[in-house]
Amino acid sequence: MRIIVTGATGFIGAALVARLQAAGTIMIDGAAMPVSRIDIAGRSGTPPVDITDATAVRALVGAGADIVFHLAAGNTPAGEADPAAAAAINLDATRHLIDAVAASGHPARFVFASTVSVHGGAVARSLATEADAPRPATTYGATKAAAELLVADAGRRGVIDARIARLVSIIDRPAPAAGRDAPVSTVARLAEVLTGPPAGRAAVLPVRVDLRFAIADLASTVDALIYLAGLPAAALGGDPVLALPSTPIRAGQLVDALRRAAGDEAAGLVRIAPDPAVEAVIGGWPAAQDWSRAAALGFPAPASLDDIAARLAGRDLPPAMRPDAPLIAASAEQGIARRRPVWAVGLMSGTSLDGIDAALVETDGVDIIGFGPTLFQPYPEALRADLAALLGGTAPVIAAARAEAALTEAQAATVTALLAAAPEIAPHVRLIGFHGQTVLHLPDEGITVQLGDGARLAARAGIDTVSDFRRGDMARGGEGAPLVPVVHRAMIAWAGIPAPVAVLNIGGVANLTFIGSDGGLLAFDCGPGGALLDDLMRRRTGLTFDADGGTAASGRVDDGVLARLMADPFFDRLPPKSLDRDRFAGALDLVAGLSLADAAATLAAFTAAGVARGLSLAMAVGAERPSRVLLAGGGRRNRAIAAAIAARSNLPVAPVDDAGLDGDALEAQAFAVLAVRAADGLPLSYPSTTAAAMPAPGGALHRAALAR
Ligand SMILES: Nc1ncnc2c1ncn2[C@@H]1O[C@H](COP(=O)(O)OP(=O)(O)OP(=O)(O)O)[C@@H](O)[C@H]1O
Ligand SMILES: CC(=O)N[C@H]1[C@@H]2OC[C@@H](O2)[C@@H](O)[C@@H]1O[C@H](C)C(=O)O
Repeated sequence: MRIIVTGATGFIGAALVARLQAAGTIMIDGAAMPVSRIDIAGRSGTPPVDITDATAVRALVGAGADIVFHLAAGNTPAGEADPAAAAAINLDATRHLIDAVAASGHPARFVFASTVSVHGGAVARSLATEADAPRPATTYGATKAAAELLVADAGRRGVIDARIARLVSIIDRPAPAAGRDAPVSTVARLAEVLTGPPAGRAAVLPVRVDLRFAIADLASTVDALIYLAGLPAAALGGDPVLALPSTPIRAGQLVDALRRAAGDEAAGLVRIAPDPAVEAVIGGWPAAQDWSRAAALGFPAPASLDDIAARLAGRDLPPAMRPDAPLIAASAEQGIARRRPVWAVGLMSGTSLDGIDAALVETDGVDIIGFGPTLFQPYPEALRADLAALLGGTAPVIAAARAEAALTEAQAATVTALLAAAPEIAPHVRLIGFHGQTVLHLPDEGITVQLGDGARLAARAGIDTVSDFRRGDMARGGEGAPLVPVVHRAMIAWAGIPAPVAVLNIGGVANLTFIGSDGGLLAFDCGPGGALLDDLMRRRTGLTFDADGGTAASGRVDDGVLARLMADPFFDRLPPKSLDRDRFAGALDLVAGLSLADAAATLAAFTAAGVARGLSLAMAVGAERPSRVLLAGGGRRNRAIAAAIAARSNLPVAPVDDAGLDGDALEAQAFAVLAVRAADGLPLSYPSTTAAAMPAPGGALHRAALAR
């Protein structure tokens, strides 16, 4: 294999050449091929080759090569200072290379190192996908975007075999050499936070701590470029643009990682002094790049920020001290002092307002020992209507108080009925987990309201009762939801389902839980569940729901309406995040002009599109690709929704019931476990499940009787 590398004396290029030389072979279409010759072009090579000069490039390419890695480029500050020079190196040199390869008559694999900063505009600060139109906010990004078009077009013409890699900020770069002529890159200024202090140098973090951007490490990026060169052309399916694997972080995590890797003293050497110019550049980039396509093609995840920081600090952290990947904390439960398992009742009345699910579970709060009987009791219609009238929060307090009393009495009756049906378990029940009815959920304001009088239920049932589960999390900056994910993990373990796996609950709202192979969790609400469809059916037919999705399955999806619904900024927000039941209530107006069947089909597709988006967001923030998605909640019975999810998600999808769990009672069972956790002071939520600042306790315990 003859390989040409431009930018070979630069930061990435030098590492790439060293890697190719050390390996001596390169995998091409699955076979190891010898690297017989590497020709390099770079500013300081011997001899230096100026690739902005067409003649020099033609001499370099000569009779042709098997692979061209085109890495030479200016950086962002250089582009702002001298746009003409940026165009010469980023654009003209690319054109010369394409022309020279075309002239050689041998369509080399042409790996072009592009950048996430081709994005900007609407996707600045949110998640960018390969499908988003480039809207660069810098000359560097603009010249790279233009070069991408030239490379792709040459690929289309067949004169090169085009492969375009979008790279992010490679954070493990050494400090720039003193006295160098080019402006210091924006990323090098960020990297100094990790490299300076361990060596005793003071460093400045030039941006605010909550600014988000994506990072990767040098080794994984070099490996990714080599892997991309070796993929069969067909693997890219005619679209040469690929977002490389990356990890989205907040700038402050650089300092956190430094502290864990090098200690408080090193972290004390960092001064946070936001520089508007640097903030403007990074703030114009997307906060994250969707690399699910790369993941599906087998590209591995980059090193975690903690591993990078530890390596730069000159030591590797012992496994026990290693916090998990930046966002997805393992939320481990080793070392927890177990209590004796108890039987608990869980009560869930979800956002769909259909009624009360009750379940018996034997658990120590960490593991599930076994499941007992379950029971569903629909709300009486009058109570349902009273609760529905409270949604939105504008009804008088007296109405809320009366509804709360009524729903508590109804749930007490459900407990009585459940225990009557399980006489052998009833005497052993120690606790009730009483979720109550969510009537308002405003995470941005730190407000969530679950109606349910725990004191009254404890007194009625004669069993200690935990209620008010969500405010402990919100008090610690969390979204207040979802809370079930930690129990999803226990259920998966109980059922012997191998991780990585995802659980999708389709209730009134839909929420996703990702359980990694190390037990790490990522969870969030991903969009509407069945509540919109229920509301549509009530409005138009008087029926309470679309049984088995029959109406939705008979209609046609209005793609225009669906696109407008999916344009909601919620779908670009990175997880964790949560939703109010009526967050997308405007959808009912948007489908008002459609026939009942088409409106139902479009709302079912909306639920599925939210799930698909959630799956790609999760991959983008580093969740492992689940081996399958297990469906829970009443909405799994809607076959229009289930089929659309299977069609859009590219993953095997199955009801949790197939894996031995109970998709109807699952949330009620979860609140039995959460009650035991609450009573024992175990966390209900984690930074990676609700964005709480720390693993958070929650729940209020109401005693049934005085302590003896
Ligand atoms: N047979 C069915 N066919 C279609 N949809 C169904 C069926 N049974 C239930 N659903 C839908 O499932 C949803 C309710 O599911 P579930 O009871 O799990 O939600 P919830 O617990 O009330 O809500 P959440 O999980 O958001 O708190 C409703 O939208 C309902 O219409
Ligand atoms: C505020 C609220 O009640 N949220 C519910 C709702 O319904 C589904 C989804 O949105 C989930 O986030 C949550 O419920 C489940 C039980 C949870 O907390 O895990």
